Parts: sequence; structure tokens; C-alpha cells
Amino acid sequence: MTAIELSSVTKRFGPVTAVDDLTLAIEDGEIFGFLGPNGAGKSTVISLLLDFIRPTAGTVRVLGRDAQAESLAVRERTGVLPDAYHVYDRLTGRQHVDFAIRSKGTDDDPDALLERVGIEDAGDRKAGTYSKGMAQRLMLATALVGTPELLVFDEPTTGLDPTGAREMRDIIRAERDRGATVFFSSHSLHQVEAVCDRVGILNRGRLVALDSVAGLRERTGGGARLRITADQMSDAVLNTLRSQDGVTAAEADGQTLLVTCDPGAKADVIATLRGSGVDVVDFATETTSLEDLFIDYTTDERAAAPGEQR
Ligand SMILES: Nc1ncnc2c1ncn2[C@@H]1O[C@H](COP(=O)(O)OP(=O)(O)OP(=O)(O)O)[C@@H](O)[C@H]1O
Repeated sequence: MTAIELSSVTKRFGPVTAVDDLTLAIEDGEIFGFLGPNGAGKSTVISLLLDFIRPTAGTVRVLGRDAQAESLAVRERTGVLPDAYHVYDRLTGRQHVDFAIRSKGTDDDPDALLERVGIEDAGDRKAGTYSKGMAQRLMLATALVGTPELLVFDEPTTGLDPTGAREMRDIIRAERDRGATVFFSSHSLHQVEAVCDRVGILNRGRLVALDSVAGLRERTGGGARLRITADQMSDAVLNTLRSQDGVTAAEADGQTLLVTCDPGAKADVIATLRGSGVDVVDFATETTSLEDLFIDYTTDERAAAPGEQR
């Protein structure tokens, strides 16, 4: 079954087109990362899935049902971690989870859920005294109530420390392994690349890339960037490097030389420098990162061009 199906969905808020003719299908059991810069339209899509808002045009289906006409049935089977959430200051963590259990009519053990998100020791404390990360963990516990078929998380790692972010990723994987579909938004490719089966990059309401993490990585060309510290540098040497097979760019900044090249050309670059009488004091290799690709897909020059899906 297709867990989420958006067909030609547009959402306008007055003059602002938050989502622009978006068609996207997420398969059952998939972990899907929805990426995009601030204002790209991620939260708007999530609100459309949950029928918090309605599309200007197009249709939204979730878990095989119409997101509008059958929103209650959808929400019963969905666990949500919203972007902006509210904890009841005077209720304890356990009371929050109890409340979610009663609302969903399930027989979950609140303590087991609190333990799963790492705040079992704070279950009796009022949520108003929780740190931001603890409140986030509490909201995660309530999202997991009723072993939902679909988990929709808006920026799940924001506010979490590195350990918390890793635990979140572990929970996302464990939920997928038990059969759930996970759809989550993020600004950060670092967060999605470790867990996602597929990634969609949204920019100004349009889908500008849709691929597996491996596929996206391939688009970076597997390129390498060499950062070389040399005792001297000249235009002649730079030009020799630029004309060398496998080298796509070579720039110098004082004694630091940045060379972008195929991974197989790294040794030749060093050999060329030595052959030119340049002493290599130090060098480091960086792979072209997915973060670079994300920025490339979402910079304004590209966004201004008709945003074709690539
Ligand atoms: N209720 C609303 N009324 C008017 N404009 C809105 C409303 N909700 C969202 N927008 C606009 O729609 C666009 C998309 O916003 P959205 O919150 O979906 O982006 P986002 O990708 O989730 O951003 P962020 O990463 O900053 O949370 C923005 O230009 C935003 O100002």
C-alpha cells in the first residue's frame, strides 16, 4: 500500500504559495526524510496530511484514506510529533502519556513509553519543569502511543542534544522495523542520511530532488576535495593542476590550495606539485558532502529558475 499520496497539491496562503503542485508517494514501511530550508513548505505539507489545513488544489491520501473526508480514521492510526507543541505545565510526564493512552483507547504501559524515550526518571515531575529536550522526548512518547502505522515528525531532532538525536534515530529505525512508515521533516541532511530510505528536497513549495540517500550521494559525483598546505604556490602550478585529468577546480588562498578532483586523481595532484618543486607541508581530503548538494539544490539562483525535478 502507499502510505502517503499527494497528487498535484497546491496550498496558498493569500499571495504566498507554500506548496506548489506537489506530487509525491511514500510507500508503506519507508523512512522518508523531507528536507528543505526555512519556509520551503515542509510544515504545510505535514498539516495537509493531518487535515489541520486544506489544500487549495489537489488531493491528499494517507494510509489509503482521503485525508480530509476520513481525517479522524487517519489520525487514529498516526503518531504525530508537531513542530510547535504544547505541554501542560501542571501535568506530570506520566499524566501526559496516560492522557494520550486514554484518548487513543490503547493499553500501552506509560512507564515503558517514558523509558523508551529516556525520561523515566522524570515521569512524576510536572512537565512545566522539563527542559526543551525533555518536553520533546515526552511528545515523542505520546506520538508512539498505540503503535501507529504512520509516524509524522516535524523537525524531530531540533532541541535534542547529540545523544538525544541519536536515540531519536534509533527509535525511528525501530519503528520502521516493526512495520511503521516514518515521514519526517528536517533542515539537516546529517539527520536524515543516517536513517532515511529516501529523501525529498523541497524548495519554495516545489520538489527539487527525490532520491535514495545513496542516489543523492552519487549525484555528488563521489568527488574529493583536497586541502593542501604548500610552502609556495604560483599561477603556473595552479594552471598545470587545472589542466590535469580528473581535476575540476584548483584555487589557492595564500599557502592553502583547494583542489576538487576525482578520488582517483588525488595521488597525481600531489605528484604534480612535487614535480613542480612545491613542498607539500600537509594535506587533508574531504568528500563532497550531501550538505553541499542540499545547498546546491536550494540556493536562490536555482530556485528562481523554474524548479524542475531533477
Ligand atoms: N498560516 C499561514 N498563513 C500565511 N502564510 C503561511 C502560513 N503557514 C505557512 N505560511 C507560509 O508558507 C511558507 C511555507 O511555510 P512552512 O512553515 O510550511 O515552511 P517550512 O519548510 O516548514 O519552514 P521551517 O523549516 O522554517 O519550519 C512560508 O512562506 C510561510 O510564511
